[in-house]
Amino acid sequence: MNTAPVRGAGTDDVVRMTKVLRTYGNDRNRVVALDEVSISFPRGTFTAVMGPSGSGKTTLLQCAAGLDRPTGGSVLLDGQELTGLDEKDLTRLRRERIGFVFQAFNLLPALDVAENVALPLRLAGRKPERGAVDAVLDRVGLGDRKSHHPGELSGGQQQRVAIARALITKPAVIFGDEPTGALDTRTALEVLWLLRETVHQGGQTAIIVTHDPVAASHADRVVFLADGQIVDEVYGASADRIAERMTHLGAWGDRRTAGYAEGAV
Ligand SMILES: Nc1ncnc2c1ncn2[C@@H]1O[C@H](COP(=O)(O)OP(=O)(O)OP(=O)(O)O)[C@@H](O)[C@H]1O
Repeated sequence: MNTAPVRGAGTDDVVRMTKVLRTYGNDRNRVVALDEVSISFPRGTFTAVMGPSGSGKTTLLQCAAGLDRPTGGSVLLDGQELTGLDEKDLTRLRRERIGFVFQAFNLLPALDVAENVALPLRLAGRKPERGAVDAVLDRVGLGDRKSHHPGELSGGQQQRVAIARALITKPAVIFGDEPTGALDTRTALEVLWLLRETVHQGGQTAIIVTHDPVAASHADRVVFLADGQIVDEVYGASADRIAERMTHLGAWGDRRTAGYAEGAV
């Protein structure tokens, strides 16, 4: 039995990572992207993952979501151990238990909004339940746009469609890699409020990676990574406090957090 202490571990964890190691390269040029990270994400919470460029944020998200395979350690998602699953079972688990929201929205331009939202169910060979697509589009405030195509929508609306698409399978967890990275400040706030609402009113669990302290301040908890290790976490922190923590991690070399320091965000 693995007895490593796990940050935030509780009785109802949607994701539990224990001593997760992810290395790239060979003995001569080995990069340790995740250095035996142990962390848990409780059900019904919103977590932001921050850290300097190259600190391992995307790797952590991808290992947690079964998109990348750790070199060592264990990842439990909704009670299911991911390490050791074959590609077919991992694909099925991702389709059924996980929602993704990406910086670039990743909608299919040839499909209308309703078809984009229903796509994860279709790919899983399931038909949407009657009214399910309408209900989820209403939830993201786009009930009147279902016949539009992505190209006819603003960036914020497209990201809300992507959130509806992530929610349609009623996933255990929604992962977002810079979900507000391509949006202006006001639109980013709308998307963050929507994510918060799906967590706090809908009982969803959300885990996002962001460089933006303002975005991170909408999460319940912010986890800080440096050099592949979790070095700190804060709960209910303001954007100023998060930015200050990032300063101590030497993150100002990054363009976007530097912008925050100059008051540009
Ligand atoms: N496919 C890969 N091959 C080799 N090294 C990789 C690969 N993917 C990531 N890395 C390395 O692993 C480390 C962590 O990368 P990761 O993308 O997780 O960082 P990040 O914190 O998300 O960075 P950023 O904020 O710049 O997106 C970096 O040193 C990176 O160069």
